Amino acid sequence: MADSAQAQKLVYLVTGGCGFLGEHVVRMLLQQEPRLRELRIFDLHLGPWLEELKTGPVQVTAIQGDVTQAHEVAAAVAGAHVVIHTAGLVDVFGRASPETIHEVNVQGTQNVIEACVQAGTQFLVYTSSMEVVGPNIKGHPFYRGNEDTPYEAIHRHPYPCSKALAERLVLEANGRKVRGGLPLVTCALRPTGIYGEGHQIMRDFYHQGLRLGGRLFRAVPASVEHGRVYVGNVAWMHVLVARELEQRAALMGGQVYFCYDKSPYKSYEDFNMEFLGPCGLRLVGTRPLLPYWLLVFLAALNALLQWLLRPLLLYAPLLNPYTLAVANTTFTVSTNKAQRHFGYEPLFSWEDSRTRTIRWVQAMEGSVQ
Ligand SMILES: NC(=O)C1=CN([C@@H]2O[C@H](COP(=O)(O)OP(=O)(O)OC[C@H]3O[C@@H](n4cnc5c(N)ncnc54)[C@H](O)[C@@H]3O)[C@@H](O)[C@H]2O)C=CC1
Ligand SMILES: CC(C)CCC[C@@H](C)[C@H]1CC[C@H]2[C@@H]3[C@H](O)CC4=CC(=O)CC[C@]4(C)[C@H]3CC[C@]12C
Repeated sequence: MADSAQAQKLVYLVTGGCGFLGEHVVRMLLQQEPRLRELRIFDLHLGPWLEELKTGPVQVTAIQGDVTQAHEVAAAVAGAHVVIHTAGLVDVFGRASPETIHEVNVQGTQNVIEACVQAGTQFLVYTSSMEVVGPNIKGHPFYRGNEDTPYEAIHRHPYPCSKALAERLVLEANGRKVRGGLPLVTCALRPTGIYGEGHQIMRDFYHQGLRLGGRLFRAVPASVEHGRVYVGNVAWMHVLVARELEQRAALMGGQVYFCYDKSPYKSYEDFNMEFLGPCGLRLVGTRPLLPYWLLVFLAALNALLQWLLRPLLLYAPLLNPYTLAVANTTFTVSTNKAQRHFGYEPLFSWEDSRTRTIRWVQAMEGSVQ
């Protein structure tokens, strides 16, 4: 085996490295990529936890920057061997305007691609989303589908529209000549709903449950399956793809991979109860408490209120027509493409993923434990 000075030669850049997934990717790279010499973390908002990483053997460079600013992206990419582009505006609640979502998710991705081409960076891994496929606006189920399952992917909401456009840009850029003449090798990972330590929506549900006296009320039928994947496994898949892209460029370049693991198929709420249950919350009802038509009405009312109140304040509740449709439509994946193409196996078992997530919820302030 090469000595460590020889082995440590690669420069990685993680955009969005301070987000929920980004932080796990950063920590995973430091643990699992022995060839790393420098790790650049590019984000609009840098986290204080980055400081603790700077004492290790790998040079950790924190870069406060905006992916919509091409010159900032170009400066961060210069000299990097691999870019993992996870930065994105994840907004399905109407907090940001459709223009801003497009600017960050699509133009930001275009800036990353151009920066790779200009800098001669050959490997680009993009965090896409299951939302690029569905659920579609017709509410068609996608049941244990894989990357080749036919599905009518039609979107109206700005978030899935932006992720679909950005993914296409990344895949179409595969094979472009970068500075120096070598081909750009790209691929896109499509996580289903990610959960685990740091998951904001899980935090919101937990606090809502505490406010409601330890109860949550079922809104979605237990029969609707929603795909979920543990954040540690999503991070691991990114690290593995980034590592294998060079050796398997012909096979993996321009490909998409769903991110999957052994998390069970359940409804969104029943799945959350795997963690919130052991933390003292109870899901009330074996069926939704409110009839579906009433939820549709309330979701539409929320959308109207959001629009009416916009000049005065930001009203962005969890329930809106889009989130209701996503939560109410079966969307689960069953595939082994990542295993076949680059030997992916989940690093964390379902039991580990569950235990880690429960410990994180229990450690939250205001816990009932
Ligand atoms: N959370 C989920 O369930 C899923 C997320 N994804 C994708 O994974 C990626 C990461 O998502 P999360 O970690 O959940 O979101 P997050 O919001 O926690 O992380 C996104 C990060 O990007 C940064 N960012 C946003 N705008 C930026 C800009 N203009 N310039 C630089 N940095 C910027 C944010 O500051 C944040 O740190 C996103 O691309 C998202 O579309 C895909 C599937 C599921
Ligand atoms: C009260 C409602 C009936 C239920 C609210 C739950 C919703 C807030 C969430 C149900 C499904 C979630 C989405 C899904 O996991 C897929 C996603 C992929 C992404 O790329 C980003 C996040 C999300 C859109 C996720 C967002 C929250 C839900 C809509």
